Amino acid sequence: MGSPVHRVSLGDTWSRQVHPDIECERNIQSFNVERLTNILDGGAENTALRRKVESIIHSDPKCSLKDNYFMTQNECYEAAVQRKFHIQTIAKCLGWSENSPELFYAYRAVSGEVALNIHSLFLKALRSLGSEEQIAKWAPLCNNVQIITTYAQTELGHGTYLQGLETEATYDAATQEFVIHSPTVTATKWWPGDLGRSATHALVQAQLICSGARQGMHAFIVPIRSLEDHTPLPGITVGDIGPKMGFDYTDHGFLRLDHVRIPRDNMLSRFTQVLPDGTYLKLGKLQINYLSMVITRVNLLWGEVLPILQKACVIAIRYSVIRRQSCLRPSDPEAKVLDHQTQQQKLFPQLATVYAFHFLTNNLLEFFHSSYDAILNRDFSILPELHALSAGIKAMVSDLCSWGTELCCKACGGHGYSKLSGLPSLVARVTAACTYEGDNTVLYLQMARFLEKNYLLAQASQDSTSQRSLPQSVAYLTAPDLARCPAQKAADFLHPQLYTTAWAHVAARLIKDSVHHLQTLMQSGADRYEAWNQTTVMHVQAAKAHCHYVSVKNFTEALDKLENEPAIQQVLKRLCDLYALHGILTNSGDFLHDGFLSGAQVDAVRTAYLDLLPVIRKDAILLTDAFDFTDQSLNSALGCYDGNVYERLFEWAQRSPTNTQGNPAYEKYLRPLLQSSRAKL
Ligand SMILES: CCCCCCCCCCCCCCCC(=O)SCCNC(=O)CCNC(=O)[C@H](O)C(C)(C)COP(=O)(O)OP(=O)(O)OC[C@H]1O[C@@H](n2cnc3c(N)ncnc32)[C@H](O)[C@@H]1OP(=O)(O)O
Ligand SMILES: Cc1cc2nc3c(=O)[nH]c(=O)nc-3n(C[C@H](O)[C@H](O)[C@H](O)COP(=O)(O)OP(=O)(O)OC[C@H]3O[C@@H](n4cnc5c(N)ncnc54)[C@H](O)[C@@H]3O)c2cc1C
Repeated sequence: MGSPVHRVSLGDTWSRQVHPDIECERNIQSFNVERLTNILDGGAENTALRRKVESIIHSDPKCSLKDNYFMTQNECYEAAVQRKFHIQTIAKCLGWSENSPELFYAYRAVSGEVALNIHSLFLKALRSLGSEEQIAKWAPLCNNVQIITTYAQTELGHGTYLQGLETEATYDAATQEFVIHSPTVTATKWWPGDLGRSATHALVQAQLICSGARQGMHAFIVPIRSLEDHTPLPGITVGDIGPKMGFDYTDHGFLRLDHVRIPRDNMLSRFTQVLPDGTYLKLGKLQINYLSMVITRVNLLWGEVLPILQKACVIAIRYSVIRRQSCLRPSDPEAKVLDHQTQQQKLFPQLATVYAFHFLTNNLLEFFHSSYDAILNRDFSILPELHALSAGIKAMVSDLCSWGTELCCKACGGHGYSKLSGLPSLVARVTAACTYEGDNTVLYLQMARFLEKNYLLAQASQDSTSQRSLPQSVAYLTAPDLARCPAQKAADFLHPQLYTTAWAHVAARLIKDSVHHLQTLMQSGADRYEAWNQTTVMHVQAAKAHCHYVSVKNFTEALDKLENEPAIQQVLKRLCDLYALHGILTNSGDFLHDGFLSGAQVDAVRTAYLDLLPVIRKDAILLTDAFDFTDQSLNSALGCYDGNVYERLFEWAQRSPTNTQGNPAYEKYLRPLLQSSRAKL
């Protein structure tokens, strides 16, 4: 039926028979889907390269995800190690290097379901916190997989409060070694990925103690398993933490260290150093040792979190044009569920969010790349803004991607709840992103602290004659503010300038209110710490509004850059409008609170929003096709490109081992039960 082969399952008998209910959705193209794919990929050459890599990976059966849903935790882990091994072998043959786009695309093709992912976190920590000599020593060992590494920071007792970590690294000047020790049960490292069964070396974050003084959290490379036979080294107790909500393919582990000695050179020392005699040297603040978390937060959004909501949208929206329930009028045939307004109201805001976050996370990555070299060269001036943005945006993106993925799952009714839809695994996986790499509430509060400081700076500069320029992301705090929204009718709300200004107004007001409330409490006698805790709910609300403002503004700026692509610009503009207006409606209390919007204006927002739904409906399938996920990487019976949902669901269910393995419960319990009651019949 003329469908591009790269998008269709290989080997399925129905592959080339595209279901007419989805085919007709693709007949009228209001924009060029391939061109949008190129834009999302960052250029046509990237699309071509990605497809080339995908065809290599998908032609290797050892990289297949096909039987994943029927595997035990052990089997998932083994299959993930096998995939990692094969991708590594392919990469070596074809010369794909660490951080190459080819490797990134290879992991995308297998949906990131490979073992040894934390190896890349270790490398990022090494490159940011290690000296040039340490990088030269350890990076090649990692890249050639001569060692397998993990990032061991979180402990049983503490994940968030890093100053509370209990693992100790005590410097012994006599031998020029550090003694790494877990003094209590709560000091046990808990959760590091790839630690349970795979890692040979751990980057252990521990409290440095030298010359009797505690210097806070520092990073140490600690060998934990023998390179000969993989047994734990002396002083090491290591293992797997057991069943989890998801991530069956990763061996999250625990680690206890009993006075393990490592050489002085194993403390990462780009910014902090211990000299042979035990003298401690530090550049900048202690929190520079948290730099690797900033890097991981930024990279995870792009590589791990965003693709999950993209896939959930693809699956739920494709399924919603195949699934038919109820007639919209008694005389009509049953309607596609996507034609119910409420279904559009569930799914299109998620689609809009995914596009908003594509541009947002892309922009955050660019900001990170433009500042990273300066930070490594010890210019820390940009770090507070980078830390705040990476923390706040990580929290917002993972929160909303998690929320949206769950909604997509529920929007597929009963079949969404089947693992074969692909959605439950996506939900379980993205939920973890709200916690790992920093609990989201805690990260919003980091952003709030930055907002408080800059609000006070803005106030101080307004009160004095000398204007101080604020970091670019908070510059709006000094801009003139409108007290009332000027919109008079629904169509006025389709102006990016208008809704961006509305979001700026609400964010600025919530920041002002939270800071003023904090100050009022302090003026009435509370100390700063008590006052802060009593206002954290308000601070989180302000940080969320600020992040929302940043994402809306960023989306509108991304649209401006598409002026040479008018058709795509138009279709994305509708998503941008929907994203901004959906945000206003779900937070309407904040806009009504000080009279910025009137009740009548909120009604107009709703009208504009509801009017957008049927317009976006026409392009919905094409907007999901543009992500260009292969069927193999989607691994969903509901979401395949050809729309043959029911045949695939039936066929996949036959593969369940429960259908072929006999039923021991029948022999043990059901038969005796049935037979004892039969006697009475
Ligand atoms: C990579 C590619 C992957 C590809 C695809 C792989 C797929 C793979 C699948 C999943 C993989 C999961 C991988 C999970 C891996 C973990 O989960 S590793 C563990 C992560 N753990 C965390 O994130 C812990 C969260 N906690 C924290 O970040 C900190 O402890 C907190 C919350 C910031 C508080 O720290 P604190 O020392 O009490 O600091 P605090 O007093 O709040 O702040 C002091 C100052 O430092 C500043 N500061 C705080 N943090 C920072 C920072 N990070 N930077 C700069 N300044 C900072 C503050 O702004 C503040 O500045 P001022 O206001 O004084 O100017
Ligand atoms: C799948 C997964 C993978 C992981 N991988 C790794 C890894 O590779 N390496 C590693 O080191 N760690 C890893 N972790 C651990 C992870 O980083 C921590 O779980 C995370 O940082 C949260 O810390 P916590 O568990 O101590 O939560 P807690 O801080 O105990 O959070 C519990 C509750 O307390 C609240 N809270 C805590 N502090 C504050 C505060 N200051 N203000 C307000 N509220 C607060 C939180 O909001 C939350 O509601 C992983 C975790 C998961 C789930």
